Amino acid sequence: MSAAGQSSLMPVEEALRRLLERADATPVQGRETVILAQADGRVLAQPLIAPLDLPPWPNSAMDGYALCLTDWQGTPLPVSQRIQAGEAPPALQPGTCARIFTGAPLPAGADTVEMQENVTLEADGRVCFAAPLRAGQNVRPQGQETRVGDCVLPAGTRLGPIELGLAASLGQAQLEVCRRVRVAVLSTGDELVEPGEPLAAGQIYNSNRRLLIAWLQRLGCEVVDGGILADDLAKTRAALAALNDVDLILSTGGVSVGEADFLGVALREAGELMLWKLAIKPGKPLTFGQFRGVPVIGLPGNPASTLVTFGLLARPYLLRRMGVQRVEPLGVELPAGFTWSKAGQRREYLRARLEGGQVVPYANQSSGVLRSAAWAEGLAEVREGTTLEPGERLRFIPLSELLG
Ligand SMILES: Nc1nc2c(c(=O)[nH]1)N[C@H]1C(S)=C(S)[C@@H](COP(=O)(O)OP(=O)(O)OC[C@H]3O[C@@H](n4cnc5c(N)ncnc54)[C@H](O)[C@@H]3O)O[C@H]1N2
Ligand code: MOO
Ligand SMILES: [Mg+2]
Repeated sequence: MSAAGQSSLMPVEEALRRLLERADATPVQGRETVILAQADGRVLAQPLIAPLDLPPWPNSAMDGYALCLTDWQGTPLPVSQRIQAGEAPPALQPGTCARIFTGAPLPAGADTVEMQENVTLEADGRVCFAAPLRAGQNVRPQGQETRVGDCVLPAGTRLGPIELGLAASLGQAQLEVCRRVRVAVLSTGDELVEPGEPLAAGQIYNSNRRLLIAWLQRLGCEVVDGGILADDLAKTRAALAALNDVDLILSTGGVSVGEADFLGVALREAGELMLWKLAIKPGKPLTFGQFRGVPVIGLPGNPASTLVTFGLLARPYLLRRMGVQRVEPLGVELPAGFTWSKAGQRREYLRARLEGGQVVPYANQSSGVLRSAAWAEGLAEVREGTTLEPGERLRFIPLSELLG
């Protein structure tokens, strides 16, 4: 595709569509069984099928008295047994009721529970049921949550606290999950030094490496730290060639048109450049291709560009390669608390937060300013070709939706 001119910039949706298409064509192969304690953030490789009914037996939703409403004549009932959670009661004797507590199994023959607050006790201990009773009230029937054989979670579900709790409730000690995606992180730039080192003239600290490694780990990826790569074509080729055992090479920097930008050059030379130059701000020179068969995503080096393009493009791509179907953030429509007077040609993602229910952008939206994102609570999407007045609605994507 032509590199010249803003008019040839690819819309964000189209870029994402192509990335996901490639991800669908190259799912990571392999699965492993992990214990629940290690399954947070992983992706189910096969559906979770309920091996039991939940609850496994009818039980009481309240502390009170269980009776057989069908046979009840309206008279006070003697208490024939007392049932706590964890017990396995005998059948209810006809013409009696059972003292019962929340979570305890209903005895066979009982069909209804009355809360203890609604009954009175006779001097001889018999129970008077005063309020009108409804058959089945306060009973949690067997299988109300799941039935044996139900598909409770489909393959491709990303496991979080809720899914792990659900798997535990079904007695699963371990789950079969998709192998971790192996991602190599490369930071290109002669100017980069690692935190802890002294900073010489012309140098800056490498922030993208730490940001990406921490984020990838949250996504459940296995990270191969490729360190800092010099701005040199031969070294770039060699570094890409050496990383031949990963599922993705994720680099930052070196994708624009400068004379020290070699990542794109190496991919183009290899004849495998698939995406370059998107209608997105920040992040225009986002690059996608492959090098000798290994997929490569080149994120633009400016820290806010790295953040936005990783969150909106690389993250969905990685999740989809793990088999996750819904990979895009939902976002919410909220009123703008600012004026946007110049319709841009690129879709802008402003680092913004909510103030009084309105979206307010950080004052400095330079793509070099990572502090904007630390201040922000989300990305405010200003679509290409649009202007905004305060009160008009725009899409706000909470950072919390992207970071996990
Ligand atoms: N003539 C043009 N120049 C530029 C264009 C353009 O269209 N025409 N696009 C600009 C845009 S937009 C972006 S975004 C940047 C992208 O540049 P690169 O991806 O090639 O990145 P670098 O040039 O290597 O670095 C850009 C910037 O980011 C700093 N950086 C890089 N890596 C890190 C890191 N790991 N940690 C912290 N900071 C990093 C680097 O020092 C530069 O300041 O190109 C524009 N130029
Ligand atoms: O698109 Mo670049 O990321 O504006 O700075
Ligand atoms: Mg550059």
